[in-house]
Amino acid sequence: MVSEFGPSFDTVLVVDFGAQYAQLIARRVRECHVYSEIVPSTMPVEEMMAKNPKAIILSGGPSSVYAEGAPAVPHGLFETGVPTFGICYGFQAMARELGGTVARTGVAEYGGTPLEVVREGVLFAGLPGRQSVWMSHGDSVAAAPEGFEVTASTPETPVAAFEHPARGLYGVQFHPEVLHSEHGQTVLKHFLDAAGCRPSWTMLNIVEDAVEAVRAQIGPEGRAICGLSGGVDSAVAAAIVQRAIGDRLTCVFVDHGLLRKGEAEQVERDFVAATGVKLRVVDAAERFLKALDGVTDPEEKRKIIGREFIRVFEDEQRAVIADGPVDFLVQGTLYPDVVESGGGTGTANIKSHHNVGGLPDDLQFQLVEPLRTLFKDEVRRAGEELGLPAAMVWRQPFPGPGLGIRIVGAVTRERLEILREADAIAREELTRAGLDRDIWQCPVVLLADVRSVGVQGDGRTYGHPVVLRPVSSEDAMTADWSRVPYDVLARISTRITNEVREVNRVVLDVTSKPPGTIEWE
Ligand SMILES: Nc1ncnc2c1ncn2[C@@H]1O[C@H](COP(=O)(O)OP(=O)(O)OP(=O)(O)O)[C@@H](O)[C@H]1O
Ligand SMILES: O=c1[nH]c(=O)c2[nH+]cn([C@@H]3O[C@H](COP(=O)(O)O)[C@@H](O)[C@H]3O)c2[nH]1
Ligand SMILES: NC(=O)CC[C@H](N)C(=O)O
Ligand SMILES: [Mg+2]
Repeated sequence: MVSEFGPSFDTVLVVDFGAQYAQLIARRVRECHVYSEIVPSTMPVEEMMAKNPKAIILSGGPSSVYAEGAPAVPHGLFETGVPTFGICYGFQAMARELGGTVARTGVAEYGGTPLEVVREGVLFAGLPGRQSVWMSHGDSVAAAPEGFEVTASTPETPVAAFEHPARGLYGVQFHPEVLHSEHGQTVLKHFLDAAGCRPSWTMLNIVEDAVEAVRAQIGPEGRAICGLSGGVDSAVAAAIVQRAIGDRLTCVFVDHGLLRKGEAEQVERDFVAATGVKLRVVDAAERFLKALDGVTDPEEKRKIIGREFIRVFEDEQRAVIADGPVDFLVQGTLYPDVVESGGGTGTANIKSHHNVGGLPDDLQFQLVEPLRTLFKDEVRRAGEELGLPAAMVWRQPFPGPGLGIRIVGAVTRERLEILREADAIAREELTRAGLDRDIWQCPVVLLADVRSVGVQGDGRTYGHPVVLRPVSSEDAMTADWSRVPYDVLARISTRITNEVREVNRVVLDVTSKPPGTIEWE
C-alpha cells in the first residue's frame, strides 16, 4: 500500500520453486507482521521489482539443481541488491548460481536433524550452538560460493547454512518455516530484520474479506449447495457463505459408506443444532461401494470418490432446483489440499485430494472455496470468530474419502466394518486419556491384504494387522508421530485384539511427515 507518505508496510516475495512449503514460508513471514506474497520462479525479475520487495526468499523444491529443466534463479536477481534468503532448494540454487558447488552426496536427510552452529553470524545470533532442525533433501552444498561464510553444519551436511551479510545474501539447507525446526522462526526473523523489514503489517479481517468475496462471486440471486462433512473446514466455509447469501445456501452431507462409527447421526444432529443451516443428508453408500469394487490403487480410489461426490452433488442440484437454479458448489478446500494435489506452480502431485485433484473434468458447478489460501489453524481462528461451537472448531480432521483410503487393499463392506470397530476403540481410548487436543488426528489403517499368525485362546489365528497413526501437527503439511503414553497404547491394542475378531495384531507408525504422509494412501 502506498500513501503520499510512502508505503506503510514492506513486502517480502517468496519465489516458489515448486515447494511443498511456499505458503508456509509466506505465513511465517506474515506471523512476523511483514506482508508476504508468493510468486512463481518463472516471473521476470523486472516484474518482481515492480512490486518493490524489501526482501526475497527462495523456496525449496523437488528438483535437483543440475537436472534438466530444473527451475533457475530468476535472471539478474542477485544483481538487484535486494536481500535474499535461500531455503533448501533455494539455498542450493543460490550456491550454484554464485559459483559454489552442489552435489548429490548419496546421503539424504529427512526429518529432525541435529544442527551445529559454527558461527552465529546474522541468522543464528544469540541462538544455541546445537539445535534440532527439519531437513528434507537429497542434494547438498559441497562448497559455498566465494566470500560466503559457512555458519552451520550437520553430521551429514558440512555446509548447512551460509551468509554474506555485506551482499545481503543468506541461506540454510534446513526448513526454518517448519515448526519442528526449533529456532526456525527466529532465524527467519533475523533475516527479515537484517533486510530492514518493518513489523508493521497486521492481518486484514479474513472473515469479512471472505464474506465480501463470496457475495460478489455468487451475486444477489445466485444459489449454492455446500458439501458438508461435519469437519471444521466445511463448517467454516458454510458459515461464511451463509453470512454472504443466507438461505440461498443448502448444505448436503453425503454418507458414502466410508464414514466412522456413529458419524452420520452425530453430524446430522450437531450441525443443524449449532448453525440452523438447511441440511440434506444423502445415503449414497451403495453407489460409492459399487464404484470402488475391487479397486486397490490409492490414486484411483481418490479419483473415483471425488467423482462420485460430484455426481451426488449434481443429483442434489436437480433436487433443490425448485427454488431456482443452483450454479455454485461450496467446498471447504484448504491450501494444503491444493498443494498436495499438485496445485502450486510446479508442485509435485503427492496425492489427489478428493475435492481438488479428484474432481471430474466435466464439473457442472462453479466452485466457491473461501478457505483456499488458508491453513487449518487460520481456519480454526476464523471459526471461532464466526461463533461456531468449540467442539466443531477443534474437531480432528477426517479426510473426505474416509475409511476408503485407510484400507490398504480393496474396499469391502466387511473390511469397513472391521476398521470401523477398531477405529472406534482407538478414538474412545484416546479421548478417555484426554489426548484429543494433543493429537492432530489418529488414522487407524487396516492392512487388508496382509495377514499374520497369532495365538488366541490357545488356538492359531491368521488375521489382519491394524496400524495406529497418531500424529501431532500444526497444519498437516508436516507432522511428527505422537508420543502416546504406553499404557494408552496398551489399552487400545488389548481392546482391539479382544473385541475385533479379525484383527490379531496392532502396530504403531513412528514415521514423521516427511517422509511419510499422514494417511497411508
Ligand atoms: N461426507 C461429506 N459430505 C459432503 N461433503 C463432504 C464430505 N466429506 C468431505 N466433503 C467436502 O470436501 C471438503 C474437504 O474435506 P476435508 O475433510 O478436507 O474438510 P472438512 O471435512 O470440512 O474438514 P476436516 O479437514 O476438519 O475434516 C469438505 O470441506 C466438504 O466440502
Ligand atoms: O478432505 C480430504 N480429502 C482427501 O482426499 C484427503 N487426503 C488426506 N486428507 C487429510 O489431509 C491431511 C494431510 O494428509 P496427508 O499427509 O495424508 O496428505 C490429513 O489431515 C488427512 O486426513 C484429506 N482430506
Ligand atoms: N526440499 C527441498 O527443497 C529439496 C531440494 C532438492 N530437491 C533436494 O532433494 O536436495
Ligand atoms: Mg473432513
